[in-house]
Amino acid sequence: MEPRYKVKTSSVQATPRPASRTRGIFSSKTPASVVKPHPLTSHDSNAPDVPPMPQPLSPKDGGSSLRLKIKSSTTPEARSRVLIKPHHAAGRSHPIGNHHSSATPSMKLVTKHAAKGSQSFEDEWMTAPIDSTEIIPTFESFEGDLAETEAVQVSIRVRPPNAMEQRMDTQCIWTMPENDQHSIKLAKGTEGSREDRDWLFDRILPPQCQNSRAYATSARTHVRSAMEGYNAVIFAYGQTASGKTHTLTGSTLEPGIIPLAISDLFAQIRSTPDREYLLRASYIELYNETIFDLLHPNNGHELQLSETKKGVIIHGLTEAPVKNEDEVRRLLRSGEDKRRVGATDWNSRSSRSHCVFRITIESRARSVAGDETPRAPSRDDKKTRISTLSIIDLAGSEKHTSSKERNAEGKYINQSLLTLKLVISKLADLASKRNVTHIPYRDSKLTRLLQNSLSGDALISVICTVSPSSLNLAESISTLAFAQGLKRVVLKAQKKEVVDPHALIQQYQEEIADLKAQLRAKEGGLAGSKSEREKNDAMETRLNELRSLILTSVNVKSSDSGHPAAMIPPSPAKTKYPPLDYDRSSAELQEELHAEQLCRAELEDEVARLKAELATRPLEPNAHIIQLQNEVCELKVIADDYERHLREPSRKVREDVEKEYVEKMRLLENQLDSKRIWAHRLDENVRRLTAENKELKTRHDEAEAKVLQIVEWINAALMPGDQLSESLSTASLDPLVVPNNDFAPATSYMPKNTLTLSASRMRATFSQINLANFNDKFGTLTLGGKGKNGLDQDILREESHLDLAEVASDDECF
Ligand SMILES: Nc1ncnc2c1ncn2[C@@H]1O[C@H](COP(=O)(O)OP(=O)(O)OP(=O)(O)O)[C@@H](O)[C@H]1O
Repeated sequence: MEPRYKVKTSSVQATPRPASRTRGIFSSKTPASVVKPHPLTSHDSNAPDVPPMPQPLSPKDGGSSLRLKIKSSTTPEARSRVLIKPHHAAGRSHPIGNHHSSATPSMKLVTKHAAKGSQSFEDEWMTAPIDSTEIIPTFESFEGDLAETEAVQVSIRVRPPNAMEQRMDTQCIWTMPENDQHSIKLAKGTEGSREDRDWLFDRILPPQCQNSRAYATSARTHVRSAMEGYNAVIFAYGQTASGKTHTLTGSTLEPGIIPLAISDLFAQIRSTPDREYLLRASYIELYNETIFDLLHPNNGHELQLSETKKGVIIHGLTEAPVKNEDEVRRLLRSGEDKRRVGATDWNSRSSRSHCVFRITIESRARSVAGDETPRAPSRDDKKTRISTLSIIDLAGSEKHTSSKERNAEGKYINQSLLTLKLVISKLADLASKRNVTHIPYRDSKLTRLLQNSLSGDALISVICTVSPSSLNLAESISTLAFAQGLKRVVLKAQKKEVVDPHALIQQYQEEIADLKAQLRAKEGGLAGSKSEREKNDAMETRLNELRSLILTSVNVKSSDSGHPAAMIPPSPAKTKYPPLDYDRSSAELQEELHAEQLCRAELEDEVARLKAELATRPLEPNAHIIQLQNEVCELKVIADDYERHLREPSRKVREDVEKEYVEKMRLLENQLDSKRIWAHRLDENVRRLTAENKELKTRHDEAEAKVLQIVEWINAALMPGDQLSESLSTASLDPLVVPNNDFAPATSYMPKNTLTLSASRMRATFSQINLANFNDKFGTLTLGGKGKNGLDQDILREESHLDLAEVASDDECF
């Protein structure tokens, strides 16, 4: 969506700049003496320097050197808020490929204001569909994108939650307003940070965004600029497992920026008939501060860096000339296989090294078939554009891992990333005109590799990847801070278009011309000796090989691998310049041209007729549609109203029922509690009464036995005197054992003689009393008496009875 706020297009000025003498680390070095192209050619980057451009390029002389000037008084923060967007001027007449006349970039400065009423993604952040028109990049949309800018283009990509985060059901901590693709903010209430600012970048890529969209928004312009002669660097930065490799390499189903860029490069060649190209690929890995050549036939081939006046260069780097997409992909795959990846605590396939994939692009003007006007080669025809496109997958910063080896690697990774951060911060300070004495490029190989580009030699696009989870909050904020620093770095990239006799494409062309001349000279003569024939064959083979390396719109075929990027529709330029058969005569071509012109005239008539018909069409149907639309709107309002009213009573009933239910529940819970207390007390009483009953029963049995004994004892005592001594001597009266008993004698155990004495006393006593009274007395004794604890049993019973009555009275209130 176009940002609504556009300001001051008038501030865009064309400012010619002098040619830069700085050379990209990988760039513009062509071997001084390359005789044979080999699929894997090793070039020494110490070849002579590219001569400076004779004149500064300006829009006037056809160069695309329009500069976007930001006033020096502008603060770094304000600079970082200035976003640069390609502006597709309507009604452009130049075709793609007509670079000399049309490459002047057309740009608008847009400034970012906080979007009012912006909606946050909230729940839709994982599921919202993306605009399908953005999936496949179209060539129309490339037009006018090329530009030099002074700012690094920075995009933030938030990856979708991974399996672990999904299991933990964590919410995305970032809000990305749907109507503003430039701002990202920490969601309100995120724990662990008080960060409340709107982070502003060139592009925010939300979790549901696909790689094709990431390419279209964050890499395509840079790839195209590389084809136009600018050095371009695209790199991904972010903590481990945040999606850098996914963004750059991708998968078979979702190819990343590297495969999409390769397709785009070749598609661009196919649609540019007026230039010829030579492409070379290289692939290096920086592992534990050692640089390895991933395209070298020997595994683990180390490379050395050296610093010259012209910049940092790599010695002996393998640069493989490539003829088509499939060849580049094969090279990439073989390099990928050698790349060091390992399982860490966070990523099962974590990149353990920084990797740089680079394509060197040389191109020259070429006469288009059909252009029959003979003309002397101009100075422009001899100019070669030399540029590089570097795509860098940085290893991710990481915490301590459980593996010793991973920790050692992690130390190097973190150290190099720290240096990168420091360098960026110094460069940002420099851009803000602060006093910077030293930029620590030399502190790590990574910054040495990037030195030429970071010091302004290249257009840079950085994709910073962040996790959506609060578990990685600190790392994500650190990534955003790094990205903000990047926005303050100022670049000075220049288009490199030079007359360079050492350019490989120039050397190849010269060799082709030489071989052609030699073969033509031999055409008329006899076959000659066998060795001569063999020599001729070798020359022809070499000629064909060289021809196949010089890529043109005619000999570059689209990939047959079925890659999604190969499905990019042919550009209008391609349709305009279909592949030509150079052997056709000019008469034939003129005839065809005439037929085409007739056909075109007919079509133009048809278009004019249809336009006229359209203009005369009555407008009633439109009025009718508008009326129907109004009716639909009214009905919708009525329906909404009905729905609201219908919903209202049911809500009230529900609230009442809920209230009643809650009240009832509370009452029942109270009753249940009281019942529980009652049951508990009842239990206790039952237990106590059971124990008492048991004790009473024992006492009752004992008392009964004693009563029997006493009766026996009394009977014996009441016997006549003559029978008494016999009876007493024979009777086996047990001594009375009545401890603490009412009717017991003074002592518990009475010996027989004591009993005898007592018997005589009893006889005297009982002779005077009424036996019936005695029995009554015994009855009372049996029922009454003191309990074990000195308590009156009847009283006890009464008390128990009271307890129960008390509980029962409690219960009555239920
Ligand atoms: N945008 C995305 N869409 C879908 N899956 C993603 C996305 N980003 C990352 N992933 C998945 O998350 C996992 C980790 O991603 P990736 O390997 O790209 O991380 P990385 O930043 O390169 O990690 P490291 O620095 O450890 O190499 C992979 O399984 C990848 O497929």
